[in-house]
Amino acid sequence: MSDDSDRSGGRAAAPVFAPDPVSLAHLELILSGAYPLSGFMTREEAASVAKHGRLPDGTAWPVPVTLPVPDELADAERLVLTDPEGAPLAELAVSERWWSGPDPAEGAAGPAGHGHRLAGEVRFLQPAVYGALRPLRLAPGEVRAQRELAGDAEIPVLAVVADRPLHHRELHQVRAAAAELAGSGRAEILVIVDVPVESAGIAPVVLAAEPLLPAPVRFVAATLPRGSAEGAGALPPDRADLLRAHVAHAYGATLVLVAGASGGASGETLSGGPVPVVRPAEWAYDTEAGQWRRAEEVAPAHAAPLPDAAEVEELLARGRPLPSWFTPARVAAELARLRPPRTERGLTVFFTGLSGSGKSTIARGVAEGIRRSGRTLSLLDGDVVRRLLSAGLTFSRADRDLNIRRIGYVAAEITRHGGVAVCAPIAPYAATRAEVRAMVEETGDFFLVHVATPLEVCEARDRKGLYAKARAGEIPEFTGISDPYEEPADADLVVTTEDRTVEESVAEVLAALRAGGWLPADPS
Ligand SMILES: Nc1ncnc2c1ncn2[C@@H]1O[C@H](COP(=O)(O)OS(=O)(=O)O)[C@@H](OP(=O)(O)O)[C@H]1O
Ligand SMILES: Nc1ncnc2c1ncn2[C@@H]1O[C@H](COP(=O)(O)OP(=O)(O)O)[C@@H](O)[C@H]1O
Repeated sequence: MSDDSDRSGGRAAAPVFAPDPVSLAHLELILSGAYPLSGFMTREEAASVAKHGRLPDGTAWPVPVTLPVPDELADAERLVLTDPEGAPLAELAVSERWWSGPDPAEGAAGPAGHGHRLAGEVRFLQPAVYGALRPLRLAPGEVRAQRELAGDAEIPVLAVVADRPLHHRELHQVRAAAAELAGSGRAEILVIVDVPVESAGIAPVVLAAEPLLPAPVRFVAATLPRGSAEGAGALPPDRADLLRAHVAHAYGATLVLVAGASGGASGETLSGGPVPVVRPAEWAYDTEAGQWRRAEEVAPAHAAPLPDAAEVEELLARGRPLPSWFTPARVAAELARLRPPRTERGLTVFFTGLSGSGKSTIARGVAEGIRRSGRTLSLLDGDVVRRLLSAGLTFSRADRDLNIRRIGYVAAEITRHGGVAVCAPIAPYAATRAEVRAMVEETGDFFLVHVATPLEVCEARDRKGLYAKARAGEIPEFTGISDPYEEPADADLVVTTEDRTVEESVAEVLAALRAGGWLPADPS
């Protein structure tokens, strides 16, 4: 520690930082006592956990719990950690600053993320109030106290970590596992609803199953981190399950059931955690008997094929009912509320393409067609955006990104309220487009149209004379000439314009929206 930090004393001097969603999820679990950890890990701890699933002292722990920070905070002695809105949650006393990045000595198993990390103990400052489902976000200590009060402290607890709906199949799995655990006595079912911090997500759908489970049953909400800063993408399934076991253990679980688990063999027990994690036995709907049974008791010819998550999503998107043998009515009703049919769902139609490719022209026609179908619509026209929302921004990469993020933010809000946003910026960078897609898809649907007019055609059109100027060097950083355009690999529709009329291009987009279910099949 430097002298500076000793002298700074009060909290006001510590810089303030809002951690990324993964670190924030870790922080909440540390603060609630759901993790047996007191802070963020050092380099040695994170590397040991990543490689061996153990801390250097031998304690089993499945995932690195680290705090990535931006360059400007890399030297901090202390840090006030806040929620995304800036309200302080905890103070970090930094014990080690480290760099996570490729290190040849670590080999492939080494930390995969790049960047600065801060390690150290965290001290609770004030309870979190942001985000959704606060009343359900009980700390393990509170749950244990409730159990004591109800006189249920001694009965075994089957924990179910649910990040997806409990359909009939999962409910049978849970009831069977609870009955087995109870034996001749009683067992509590504790459903840990795993939802993102910001939104209630699937929670109402999971909660709808309450009357279908035998008492005593209890629901709590928690956010289990989806990935790790120290590894690319999602956590490996076993590590994620072990993390669930640790959290469930803190809540008093005797056994953890991963309902509807996709990875691993059914009936298998994962050891190495503080409590066993069981991947439940498979159940099937017997079409001949008209009832659910353990899969091994059902003749394969009579086992109804289960719709997978994508098929369920498509049925909901089309406003069709889920089969009643598959989903209990009350669960289906909540699902339909959460995922209304596409004709009622908010939508962002996002055009991308070179200057002069035809984005504005097609977007105008599409907007008119959507309006005629009766939907509420906002056209975020490129020029208007640049004049108002993004006034003063240049065409540097940073400013283009800011421009696109602003458009994305507004589009996501329109989408959240069930409207349609039609946007038509160049949006040359794939990463920024992906960010916007992710932002919008949290609140509704996103449809990316690549107006793939070749540069030569755009340049020949040169409606505004900009290409000529760009070629003459009078406009720097001009997309396609002196600045990049990254072709989308994730377009939902690619349109060409050099070989068809404006009307045909507009009709093509409207037809795709109709085919996808966003517009009524029969245009009025
Ligand atoms: N350097 C440079 N590069 C590209 N385009 C330029 C540039 N300078 C001005 N213009 C004019 O600005 C319009 C593009 O603005 P966007 O907001 O859509 O661009 S971006 O998405 O932020 O990259 C674009 O309009 P459209 O032709 O409608 O695409 C141009 O007319
Ligand atoms: N099939 C088509 N779709 C869209 N625009 C077309 C088509 N065929 C020719 N054009 C012409 O191309 C130009 C595209 O300009 P604009 O819509 O302003 O492009 P952008 O918004 O991508 O800069 C217009 O003059 C338009 O009339």
